Amino acid sequence: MNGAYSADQVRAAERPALDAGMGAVLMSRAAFGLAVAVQRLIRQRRGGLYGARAVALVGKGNNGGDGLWALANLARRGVAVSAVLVDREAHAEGLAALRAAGGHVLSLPGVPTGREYLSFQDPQSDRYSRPVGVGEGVEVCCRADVVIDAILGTGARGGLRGPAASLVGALALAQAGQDGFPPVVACDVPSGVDPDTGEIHGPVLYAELTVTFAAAKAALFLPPGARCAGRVEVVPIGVEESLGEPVLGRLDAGEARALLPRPSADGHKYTRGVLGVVAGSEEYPGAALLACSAALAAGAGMVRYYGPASVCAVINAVLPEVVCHSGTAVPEKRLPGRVQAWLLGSGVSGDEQLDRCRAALGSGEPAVVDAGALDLVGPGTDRPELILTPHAGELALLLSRLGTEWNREEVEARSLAALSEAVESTGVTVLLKGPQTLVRSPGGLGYSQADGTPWLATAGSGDVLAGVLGALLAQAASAEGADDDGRWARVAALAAVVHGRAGRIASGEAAGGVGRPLTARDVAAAVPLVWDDIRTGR
Ligand SMILES: NC(=O)C1=CN([C@@H]2O[C@H](COP(=O)(O)OP(=O)(O)OC[C@H]3O[C@@H](n4cnc5c(N)ncnc54)[C@H](O)[C@@H]3O)[C@@H](O)[C@H]2O)[C@@H](O)CC1
Ligand SMILES: Nc1ncnc2c1ncn2[C@@H]1O[C@H](COP(=O)(O)OP(=O)(O)O)[C@@H](O)[C@H]1O
Ligand SMILES: [K+]
Repeated sequence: MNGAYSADQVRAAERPALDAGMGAVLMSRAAFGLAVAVQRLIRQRRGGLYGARAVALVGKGNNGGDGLWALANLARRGVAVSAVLVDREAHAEGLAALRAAGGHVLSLPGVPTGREYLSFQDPQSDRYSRPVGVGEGVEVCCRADVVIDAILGTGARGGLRGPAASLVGALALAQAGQDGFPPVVACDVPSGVDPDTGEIHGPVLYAELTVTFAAAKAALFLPPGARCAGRVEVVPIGVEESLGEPVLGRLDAGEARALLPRPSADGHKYTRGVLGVVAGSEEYPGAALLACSAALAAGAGMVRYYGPASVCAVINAVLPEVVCHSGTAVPEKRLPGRVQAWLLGSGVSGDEQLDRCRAALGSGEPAVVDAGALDLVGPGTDRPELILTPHAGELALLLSRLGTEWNREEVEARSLAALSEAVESTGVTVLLKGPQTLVRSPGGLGYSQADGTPWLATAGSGDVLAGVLGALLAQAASAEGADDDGRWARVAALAAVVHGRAGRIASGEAAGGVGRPLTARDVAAAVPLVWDDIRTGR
């Protein structure tokens, strides 16, 4: 499992090695991995290491220690290196190693220069260790080929403060405004991001690469922090076996391939899963069409559509495969025809469609609850087989209706907290849409998937996701066995993989392209290709 871990879990895994006096060994492995990744980045940009410049922003703890040792390693390979100390203390052995390798030490105002560690043994310390203002600190970074962010790691509590906040605030402005700002490599996690929640407090630099140790930290899987992390590279340091279960999972290509449903040799349309769809309305017929197309594309054995006669006509003109039912729903009665799962709510409007959604919800089968049907789920519903698919704005409305005021910005800033509150209050599974798709169910593991492309942020894309999830849910519900706590979250995560990969196929990125606009219909059309695309395990 490609998973992410809390700071406490990583600390607990490191504990036996630290108790055995192996702290320096762990740090040397981490720093070596960081230095190798930085060397690779410099080579890609300049061809060689000699004459390149690297700067590390260095905090007082072991994260700063990793940065100092990595600089020492780079200095021995011909890179001109400087550390900018941003706190009252610095990792003494790391600082000594950096100086021994010929590195410069600069300190922000109010921060000791580190000479007290060195002066008695280093006659040239005045030349190599000196104070700098924030302005000069920014200049030094702008002239570098790479900036290593080693201020705070898993020991971080809250946002950057004092001199560190001043420098990173100024650097963040330079990064936002300047094309040639050097790439930033974050050591373990971007400083200023909470390692467990991904929340950002105060200024933060956007990394091109985060080199993280032992395992990904939860923040690297969680918005908004994950957006600051760039590409994530995990460097093993020898404690991985003690990590246990991750707090967040991420289905990789191999796992997704194993989970994608395939028909058995003796299967028929009913064993492959029948999906009932209550979506669209006279006002929004397109949502029904997109949801049904995506459900068929994702392998449902049959799709039954329930809605107004005019929408049935639109659907059958394009999708003759769909079995349409236009009769009105009788309150407290089942809708006609057997289904194994439901997709409810995408583009619904008006009482008739909501009555159909209510009847479907009352039937007890698993259901995707999207858009207009989200209002039908209340506190204490206690049905993990219902999968809600809100985006941040819809989740804010849902939480406010459940009793705590949230707005869209707050959900985006504290997505894990918002998701957890919704799951705990309702007792159902929730899939939160966005650049990262987060999933949690009342029991079992949560997931964070990042398989898509920003081109997916287009009208109707959510209807396609709902259709894919509905089809996978119907197929999972009709499959035998697999009756464990984690199945609903897993099927939701799988839908995010299929939707994301279909987006990358439709945008041309899966074939190595730089990306191009797509429509929701393109995404639905690409869904079957995911079964081929994923077979290579990329
Ligand atoms: N413990 C180990 O064995 C290893 C630790 N490693 C590195 O060590 C890091 C963790 O080191 P530490 O536990 O020393 O913690 P950090 O280096 O993340 O933070 C150092 C200290 O800064 C202070 N601090 C916290 N939040 C602050 C804030 N907002 N503003 C200012 N100061 C703040 C705290 O006192 C904290 O202990 C990891 O992220 C990783 O980079 C690696 O070297 C691998 C081995
Ligand atoms: N920046 C992004 N990167 C990757 N995927 C995204 C991004 N923005 C949105 N998405 C995905 O696109 C879909 C948009 O769904 P939604 O907001 O419901 O749109 P609509 O209501 O128009 O159908 C979701 O699956 C979401 O995860
Ligand atoms: K860091």
